[in-house]
Amino acid sequence: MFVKVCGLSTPEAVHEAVNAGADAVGFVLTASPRVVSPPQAAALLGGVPEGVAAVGVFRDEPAADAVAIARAAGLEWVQLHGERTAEDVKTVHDAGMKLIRAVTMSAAPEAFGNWGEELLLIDAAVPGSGEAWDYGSVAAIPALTGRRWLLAGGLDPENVSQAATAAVAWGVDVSSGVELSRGVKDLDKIRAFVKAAKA
Ligand SMILES: O=C(O)c1ccccc1NCC(=O)[C@H](O)[C@H](O)COP(=O)(O)O
Repeated sequence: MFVKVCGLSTPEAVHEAVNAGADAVGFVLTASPRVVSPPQAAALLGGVPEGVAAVGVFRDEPAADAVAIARAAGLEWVQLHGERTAEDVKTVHDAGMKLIRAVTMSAAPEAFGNWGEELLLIDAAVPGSGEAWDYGSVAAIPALTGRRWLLAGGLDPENVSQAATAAVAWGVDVSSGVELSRGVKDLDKIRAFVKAAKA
């Protein structure tokens, strides 16, 4: 199971996620209680070994702006929330970067199709809200069969196993469920989440 831990803002949290075995870490570069600046993201990137994807997370910004900001931070991946088009996928790829395209669980059926992104992420209505949803509702979407996609929204160390099974997810993504309070990561929960997901 591919595991991404998102909304990291301290070297300690990055270290914990990487040491626990996370496959990807996310730095929020858009308005959020978890926001980091591009220089902060660049500094945190120093704790991310090769082989672990470091992702810049954006919502609603034009893809070209997201790419420029992520590049300034030294990141190779962007995660784009908000209404997106096939042109956005091209913009990211033309810049030589990789894309996680985020959609909500109630998006139109076309949104679940393969637009050429490296990973699709299916999230709650409000990203980073910690809101759980009916994970099993996406299990039977034909477009997801055989795809690399991440389940997100309201996951935590206790529910991740059941949620991933219900959704038939390829991977999982977490932020709120590994926090002590909004924006403050709990190192024990990060460890427990990755362990539970990988089990
Ligand atoms: O974390 C945020 O505040 C945020 C703001 C704007 C766009 C995306 C954001 N986060 C994305 C994520 O952290 C994850 O992809 C996912 O939404 C995590 O959800 P949750 O575990 O429910 O916090």
